Amino acid sequence: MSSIGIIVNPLSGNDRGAHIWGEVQTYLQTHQISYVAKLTTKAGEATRHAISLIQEHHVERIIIIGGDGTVHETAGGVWQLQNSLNPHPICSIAVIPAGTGNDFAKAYGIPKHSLEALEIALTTPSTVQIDLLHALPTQVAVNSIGAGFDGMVAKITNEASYKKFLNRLGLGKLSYFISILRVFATYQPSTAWLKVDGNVTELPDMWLAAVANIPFYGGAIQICPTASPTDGMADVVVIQSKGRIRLLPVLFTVYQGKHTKHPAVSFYKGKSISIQTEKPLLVQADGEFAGSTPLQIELLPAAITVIRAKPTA
Ligand SMILES: Nc1ncnc2c1ncn2[C@@H]1O[C@H](COP(=O)(O)OP(=O)(O)OP(=O)(O)O)[C@@H](O)[C@H]1O
Repeated sequence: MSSIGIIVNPLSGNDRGAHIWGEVQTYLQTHQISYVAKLTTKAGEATRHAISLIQEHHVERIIIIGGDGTVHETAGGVWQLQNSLNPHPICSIAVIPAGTGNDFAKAYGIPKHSLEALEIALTTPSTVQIDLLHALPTQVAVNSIGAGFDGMVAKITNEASYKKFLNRLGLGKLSYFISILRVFATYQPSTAWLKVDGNVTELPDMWLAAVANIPFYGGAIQICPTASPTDGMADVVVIQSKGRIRLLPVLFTVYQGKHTKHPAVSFYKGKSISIQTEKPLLVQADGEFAGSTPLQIELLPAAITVIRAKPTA
């Protein structure tokens, strides 16, 4: 088996990461599987851990125990090295989901049960090279980057005390739903200009513009049902509405991905996307706060390798 690095965010999912790490450690020691593990102690550290695991410990796979934020940071480190002047051998990533939303794990068929997820990470039933969303100048995202409503939802959820409380009850995904209702009550839409592969569209009354690499975010919200991390294209979903009340039906259908025919919703596909707005809007990248607009995103095709469950079809 290739050499194994492990990155653990012990605080993910309100300390679920630490609990799962205990189980994983016991399993690895019992089965005499060697590894190098690094635990995060602050935001941003998973990127540095990934770089160190590859450069200094020459690992060929990194198993992430954490949520989408930790996957985001780790993928950033792996991508940086693969794009450096002296590129390193391919290092694949696998996840044992320990966060709130765990959209990345869901996209690649990884089960919630930590030892089942570990088995996939160790045995590699299948791998896939996935596209990345490169938000210039330095960020890469694995799942999605969004501006406006969802930027605000990500910020409020990550700061909310109910996220911790609901995580403790195993109801973490509900925290995104509560935040959506909170932001819905106060959000003020604005005009934006979306450029997709050179074509500019003016978007009055824009609530949300999300660039998606996988179909869902926030745990269960099927924001962009046609998005695929292997098609070499980024999908963009835009929601516009003059009034709050008219937006309600969209919010109610978006969980099932049934909002796609609603006149307030439009979709685009492309490789180079920019979003300009009349006033700076909050931006989320893989559910973490990532600054504000303007945004310039380039699609990086087949940029990193992910260990996934055996595809069913
Ligand atoms: N020890 C730490 N202390 C504080 N923040 C940390 C620490 N380790 C990691 N982080 C930050 O926490 C963020 C969120 O982590 P992560 O996504 O793993 O868990 P989560 O927020 O519970 O899950 P989700 O993203 O699915 O909601 C990461 O982006 C990272 O920057």
